[in-house]
Amino acid sequence: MQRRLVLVRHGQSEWNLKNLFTGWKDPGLTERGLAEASAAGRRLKAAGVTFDVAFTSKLQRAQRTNQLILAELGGRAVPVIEDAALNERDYGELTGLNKDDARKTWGEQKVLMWRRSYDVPPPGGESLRDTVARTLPYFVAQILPRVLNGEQTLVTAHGNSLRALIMVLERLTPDALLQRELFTAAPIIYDMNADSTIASVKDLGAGL
Ligand SMILES: O=C(O)[C@@H](CO)OP(=O)(O)O
Repeated sequence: MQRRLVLVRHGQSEWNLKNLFTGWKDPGLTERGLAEASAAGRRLKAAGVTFDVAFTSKLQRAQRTNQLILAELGGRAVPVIEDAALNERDYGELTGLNKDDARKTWGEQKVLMWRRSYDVPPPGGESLRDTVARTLPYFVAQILPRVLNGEQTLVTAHGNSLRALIMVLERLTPDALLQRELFTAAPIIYDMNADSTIASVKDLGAGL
């Protein structure tokens, strides 16, 4: 039985382009982001991937990316399940600030710690640990059982909510996870064993 899980970060958003901390804000995709999402769908199609079910967040950049991927794949309609458990990490008071300006205000090290440490939350926001605590129970209860049951499953979400899942799937230590950057609209295909370990990982890469 094939137990396939595909993770995709949304295409470039308006706020990615402006270099702003985004978190729970809900900007749309740029023209480039739309094109990246369709290109991801075409790469999945070329790789022979099909889906039985798709999960996404409550934020439009992920939802739109998910729609465009499924549209490229064509075929029968795939049920889409949206849940805030897959939303991006909440950036608290940093939300809407320019990332370069934030570095000028607080210094390189502090901003790097807020962005990529495991358990230091940005002021008023979620640490990556908090994000794991939110996304993991949802993944275990709603997504993983379907994958193990043989449903080909797509999850289109966000840089940090997906990093939270990747940490668990790839059994990465928090330190190893910090090195792991996710590119926009780059599908990662996991084929899983029945015991939920990973049989193979294939990164289809980013780009148009
Ligand atoms: O702004 C954000 O919400 C995230 C993802 O784009 O950024 P970062 O890479 O700083 O975690």
